[in-house]
Amino acid sequence: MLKFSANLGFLWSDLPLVERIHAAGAAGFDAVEDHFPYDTPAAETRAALAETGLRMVSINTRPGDMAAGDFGLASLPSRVTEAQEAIAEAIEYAETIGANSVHVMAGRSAGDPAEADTFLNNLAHALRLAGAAGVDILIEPLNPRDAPGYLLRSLEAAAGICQTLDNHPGLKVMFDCYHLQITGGDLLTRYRNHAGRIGHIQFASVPDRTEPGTGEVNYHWLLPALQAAGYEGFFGSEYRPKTTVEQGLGWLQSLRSATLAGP
Ligand SMILES: O=C(O)C(=O)[C@@H](O)CO
Ligand SMILES: [Mg+2]
Repeated sequence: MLKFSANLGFLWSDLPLVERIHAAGAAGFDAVEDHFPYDTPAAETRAALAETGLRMVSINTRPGDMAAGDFGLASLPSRVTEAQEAIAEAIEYAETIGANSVHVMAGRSAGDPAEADTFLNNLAHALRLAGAAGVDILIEPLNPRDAPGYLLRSLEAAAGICQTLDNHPGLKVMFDCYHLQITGGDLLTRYRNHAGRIGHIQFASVPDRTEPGTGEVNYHWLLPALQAAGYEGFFGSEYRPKTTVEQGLGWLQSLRSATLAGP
């Protein structure tokens, strides 16, 4: 059986976080994940998770000022203090709610050659804090159509960062099938090439980023194949519903029991 996490950054995004967690529980999800939970006190999030029995798989560091174009801070040489505050805040929040991991958002490149080292230094700093808190650090390559200018654009670059940081066991890559299909595809083989580094898998239809079941990726085949290749975690449903979440949730039961042998 496949296990699914509801991405509360996109699902029920009109509701407060506590209500989103309860909605995910009522809809039959196995876990949740969120982008930016910080408007909700961690104690309230923890209580909602306990009430529903759901686990929070991951949260992101604050992205900075998105209205001004920020999408993460960790590679920006002029904003190291702000980036490290965001990292400390995310790790403390994750520890309080028992989340598995924190996605440290790299940010958009302005072409400054110091960005790569800034990202590495901030990740090393995050790994020191996260180790003490029992939380993993995730990095996520994003496609340039959705996230123009984002520093981390490829799975292979993310794997290179892991190598540079001595394959630290607390540093993992977010394998978002949506972004990785747009930037090269060949999803199963690329998963296998980097299997030991993958901390979490997300998915959505491509190219629309809506419910699975349409589009160019056959998740009824791919998700069981990823599981057969060794992935044991939750599959994060990070898509924008076509109408309401509930109307589009037919995929949950059918994908949960998908097997490599087909229906
Ligand atoms: O956009 C995505 O994909 C995400 O997973 C967010 O966490 C932003 O990086
Ligand atoms: Mg993603």
